[in-house]
Amino acid sequence: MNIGILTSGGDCPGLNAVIRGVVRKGIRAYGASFTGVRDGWRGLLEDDVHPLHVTDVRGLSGRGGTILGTSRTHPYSGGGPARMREVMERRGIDALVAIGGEGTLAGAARLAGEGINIVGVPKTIDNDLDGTDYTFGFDTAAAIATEAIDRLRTTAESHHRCMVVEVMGRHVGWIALHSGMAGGAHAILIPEFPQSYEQICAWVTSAADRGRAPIVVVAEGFTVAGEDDTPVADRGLDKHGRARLGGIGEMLAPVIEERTGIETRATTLGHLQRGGSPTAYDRVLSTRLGMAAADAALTGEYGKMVSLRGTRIELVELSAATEGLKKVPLERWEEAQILLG
Ligand SMILES: Nc1ncnc2c1ncn2[C@@H]1O[C@H](COP(=O)(O)OP(=O)(O)OP(=O)(O)O)[C@@H](O)[C@H]1O
Ligand SMILES: O=P(O)(O)OC[C@H]1O[C@](O)(CO)[C@@H](O)[C@@H]1O
Ligand SMILES: [Mg+2]
Repeated sequence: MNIGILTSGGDCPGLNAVIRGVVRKGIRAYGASFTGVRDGWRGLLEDDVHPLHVTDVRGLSGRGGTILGTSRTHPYSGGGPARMREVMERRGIDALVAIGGEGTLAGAARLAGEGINIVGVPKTIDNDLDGTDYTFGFDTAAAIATEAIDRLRTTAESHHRCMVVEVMGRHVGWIALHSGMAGGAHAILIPEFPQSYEQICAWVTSAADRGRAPIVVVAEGFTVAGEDDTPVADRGLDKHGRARLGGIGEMLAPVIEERTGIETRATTLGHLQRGGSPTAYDRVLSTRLGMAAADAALTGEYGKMVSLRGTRIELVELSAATEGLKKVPLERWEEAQILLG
């Protein structure tokens, strides 16, 4: 059997480890062969594919990015499923492993409904996909943000300043919550639970009164309670019309400075959170998901997605990942409250 592999949507640390896991398991356990599809659905629609050998995946578990490239090409553009079927037939591809976020998995679910043999692997640093406990890439992003907080703390302490650190996450606060807890932040601001300027400044002042340099971690999708509830996106739209979130940190810093009298600086971590090598945890999770995807693709479990449940890798319906955003629940937010201020 020949399996096509593609990565689609934004990149994420661990994609290469998934690709390696699929290929290694597929070759060793099933004697399968593989086809690399360039740049997500684009490669399939434009017949931009190539054989993927075991030598191509050597040493990949620790490498960031994706050796296959990625894009946000829509699977129903340029000929859609009919064209994909034609390319798969011509290239002898029997089934696909699609690694991507909610958009890619929604596309994969529709394609599976039309009879294309497809298995999904959930990815995102945002950890906002339902149907899986954690996504690979999230641990790496949270670790990078934590290291940044540690570094910002020493310069903040030297200058008796407040530091605002803006992290990614789109409309959820998982990266902010985890890096904020790990880094000992005095305020953690997440989209799920808007806070007022008064509350934010109270946390900052309380930390400063104890002689600490206040650290505020803010998720890019956070909005201030009582103000405009649309997240700041001062860099406009991307070429697919999606709002490019970001700017809330720069917006908050002068307000905190003015209201508390504490000199305040803002840092936006941006794509640093997505680049480079995955953590050991993400390498293991990615490799396990990749191996399970090989099992699913080679035993005909199409229309399914591999998922982490507790410590086990299980199969769920592809639609499970795309039904809703996995937000930070109230109990996780309440649990963190005692640490703030
Ligand atoms: N319901 C859908 N049906 C088919 N294709 C879709 C659907 N939703 C999104 N897509 C397409 O899937 C591709 C990938 O989606 P998107 O750009 O949102 O990335 P993603 O896989 O969700 O990853 P990210 O976490 O970076 O957003 C895009 O071309 C998008 O147009
Ligand atoms: O790479 P782009 O298109 O700037 O997208 C950035 C977005 O993608 C993510 O990194 C992952 O979904 C978000 O956290 C962020 O809002
Ligand atoms: Mg998406």
